[in-house]
Amino acid sequence: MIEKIILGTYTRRVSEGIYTIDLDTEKKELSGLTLATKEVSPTYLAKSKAENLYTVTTVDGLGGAGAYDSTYQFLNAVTEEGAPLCYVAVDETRQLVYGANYHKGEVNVYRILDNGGIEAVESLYHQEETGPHKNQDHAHVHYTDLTPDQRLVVCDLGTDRVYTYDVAENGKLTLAATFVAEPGTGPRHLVFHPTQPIAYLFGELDSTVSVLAYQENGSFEKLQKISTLPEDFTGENGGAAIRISNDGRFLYTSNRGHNSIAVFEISSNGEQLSAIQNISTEGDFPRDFALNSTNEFLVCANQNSDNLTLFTRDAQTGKLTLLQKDIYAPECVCVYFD
Ligand SMILES: O=C1O[C@H](COP(=O)(O)O)[C@@H](O)[C@H](O)[C@H]1O
Repeated sequence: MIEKIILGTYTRRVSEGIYTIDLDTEKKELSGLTLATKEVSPTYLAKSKAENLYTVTTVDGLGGAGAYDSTYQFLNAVTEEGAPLCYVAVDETRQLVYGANYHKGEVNVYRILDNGGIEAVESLYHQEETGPHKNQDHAHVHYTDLTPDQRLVVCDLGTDRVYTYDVAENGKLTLAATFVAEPGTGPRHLVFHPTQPIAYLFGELDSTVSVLAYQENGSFEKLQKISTLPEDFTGENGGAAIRISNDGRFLYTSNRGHNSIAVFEISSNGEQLSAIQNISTEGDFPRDFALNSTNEFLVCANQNSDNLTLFTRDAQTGKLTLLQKDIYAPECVCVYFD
């Protein structure tokens, strides 16, 4: 079987836009890198059930979000002065797109139009005090996505907070709860357990995963905090992507600097993580990775060394084994299974 992967990239050096590549699950290999469409630094992307694609974009020097149809025909873009987004997510129920703007520190909400295009409906900025790290000079929104109960959860690396918003049908946001992480955590991305009311928060700045209990009122409570790095590592590192297996038994995180994927076993109630493996990504700066539909394979993108790495995953032990490295993919920062 062939599974198509869409790759988001920076176009600062050699990349030209959005690419696709095929994962052949019988041959256990990646091949066929193809430029799907030219675009300026489409760093993150997500598709709707209607098969439209929403991506980070820059048009004539203005940053924002763009929409494409299933054949990569450009629909429209909503842009304004300043940097573009760094994360996008689709809300099928309300037909909205959520965007995180790291540099401007904004949460953005867009309405999906009948033709698949988008229009802006909401934008907000967090005023809370910021963390102690040099990268926490102001709010830096890094992640905007849905909770299992259809609220919006926002990770703000600058304020060391995770915000939960109730979302009206028209996209307007009302704050429901705020979780304050330890100073210098730098909340980047978060994943929910598939069956338990638990979330796993990846701190970019201190390379940790916080296990959080998710309550009915939208608040989070910390249960555990664990490093994604080996104890003897003393170099620079920035946490990047976090993914969970479909069965909720294993958690995966990427370390930019140590250039590895850390694997954790999750206790049956979801509340405890135990480190079980740390494996090289065979490249520099693993910005993103994703599991395929069956969770048998993991594809990792090394942003600075322009290569993808393919691992096979043992469903019983959760551990990864290298299958392929040095698969060329320019400046890749987003791995999305279509
Ligand atoms: O993880 C990171 O993300 C931020 C935001 O991405 P950007 O594409 O909007 O710049 C990035 O600036 C930072 O270098 C990186 O570590």
